[in-house]
Amino acid sequence: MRLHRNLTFAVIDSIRDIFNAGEYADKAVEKALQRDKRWGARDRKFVAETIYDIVRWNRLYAEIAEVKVPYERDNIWRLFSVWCVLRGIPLPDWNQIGDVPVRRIKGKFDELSKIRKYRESIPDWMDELGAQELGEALWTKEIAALNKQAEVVLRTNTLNTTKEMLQRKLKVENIETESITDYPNALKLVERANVFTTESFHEGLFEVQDASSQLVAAYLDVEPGMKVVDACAGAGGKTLHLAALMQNKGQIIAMDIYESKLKKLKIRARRNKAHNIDLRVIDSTKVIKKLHEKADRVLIDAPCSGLGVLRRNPDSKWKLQPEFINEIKKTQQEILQNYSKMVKPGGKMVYATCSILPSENRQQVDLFLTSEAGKCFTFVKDSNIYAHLSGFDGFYMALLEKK
Ligand SMILES: C[S@@+](CC[C@H](N)C(=O)[O-])C[C@H]1O[C@@H](n2cnc3c(N)ncnc32)[C@H](O)[C@@H]1O
Repeated sequence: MRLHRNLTFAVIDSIRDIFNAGEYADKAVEKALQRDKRWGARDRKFVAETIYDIVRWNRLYAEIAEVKVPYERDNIWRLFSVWCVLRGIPLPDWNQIGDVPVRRIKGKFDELSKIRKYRESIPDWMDELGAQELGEALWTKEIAALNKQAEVVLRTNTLNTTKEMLQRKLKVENIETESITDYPNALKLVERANVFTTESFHEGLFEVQDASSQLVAAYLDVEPGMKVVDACAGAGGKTLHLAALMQNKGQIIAMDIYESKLKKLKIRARRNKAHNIDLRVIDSTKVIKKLHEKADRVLIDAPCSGLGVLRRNPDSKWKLQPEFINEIKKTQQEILQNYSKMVKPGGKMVYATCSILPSENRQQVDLFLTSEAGKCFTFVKDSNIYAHLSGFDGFYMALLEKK
C-alpha cells in the first residue's frame, strides 16, 4: 500500500481533534471525508478506517510510541508510524515521519500484548470493571470481540419490500449482500460501502441496524392493531422496526426526553412509510401519567454505558467514565419504575440495553421485580447477546409480563 500525503494529513488532523479537542470520532470522520470531494471510495475507506484504527488502539499505540494526550503534532505522527509498522505498511520518506525504530516498536508490541488492558487497549478502570462483572474468562473473550471492526448490517423494511427483492435491487446498485441465519430481515454487506446514497435507501427499503439490535423489537411480541409505547425511542431504530412488525396497524407512541432525536425519527418514519407513529417529548411526568395502564406493550431501550457497541464507537473507551455508568444505572432504575406503569394488566414490557454488564442488565431487572412497582410483573425470559458468540453487537433484553 502506498500512502498519500493529503489522506494521511486528514487522518492526523482528525486524531488531533478527537483526542485534543474531544470531538466524537464519527463526527471527525464525517468532517475528514468532506475535505476533498474528488477522493474515491478507496481513499475514503483509508481515511475512515485509519482514524478508527488509531482511536481503537490508542492506549496500545500511545504506550508503544511513549506519547501522552494532549498530543503534540509530532506525537500524532509517531502514533501513525506505529500504526504503519504494526500493519506492515512501508513507511514513506516524509519529513514528518523521520527515523522510526521498527524493531523496538515490534518488540514493545509483543511485550504489551501479554497484558489484557494494553493488548485490548482499554483504560484500567474498564478492564477491572469488565473482569469483575463478567469474570476473567468471559471478559477476555468479549473485549477482544468488541475490538473487531463492525460489519454493516441492514434491516429490510418489510413495509415496502422483501429481503429477497431488496437483495436483488442492491445488487443492481453494485452492493453485494448476504443473508444471516436466524435474523429474518437482516442483510450483511459483503464489502463496506456507503449505502446512504443508494436509491434503495431513499425509497425506504432498508435501515442500517446491527443484527443484535434487530432482535429487540421482535422480543416485544407485538401484533398489528396494538397500542405500543417506545419509551426511549431516540432517533427510532427500534420504533421503525416495530412499525414494520405491526404492518403499520395500531399505534406506536415514540417518546424521548430529546426533541431533536424525535425530529430525526420523523424524517426516517416518512422515508420508511411508517404511518402509525406518534411522537411525544417527555417534558413532564404528565406525559407518562396520561398513559398509565394504557399500553399493550412498552419498550424500554434504556440509556446505558454502550459497552456492547464499542466496535462501532471505539472512542467510547476514552470518553466513558465510571461515574457516568453509576449515574446511568440510577436513571435505568428510575425509568423502569416510572415507565412500567404504562403497561396495562396482561400487557408486556421489554427492558433492553446495548451493554454487556450484568449491573445494567439482569441486576436492574431483578431490583425492579422486588420493588413496589415491579411486584405486579412476572419475569418471562431474558437474553444476553455477546459479541464473541454472535459476531454482532453486545445486547441485553428481558421480557416481563404484567399480571
Ligand atoms: C439506547 S438509546 C435509544 C436508541 C433507540 N431506541 C434506537 O433504537 O435507535 C436511549 C435513549 O434514551 C433516551 N433517554 C435518556 N434518558 C431518558 C429518560 N429519562 N426518559 C426517556 N428517554 C430517555 C436517550 O435520549 C436515548 O435516545
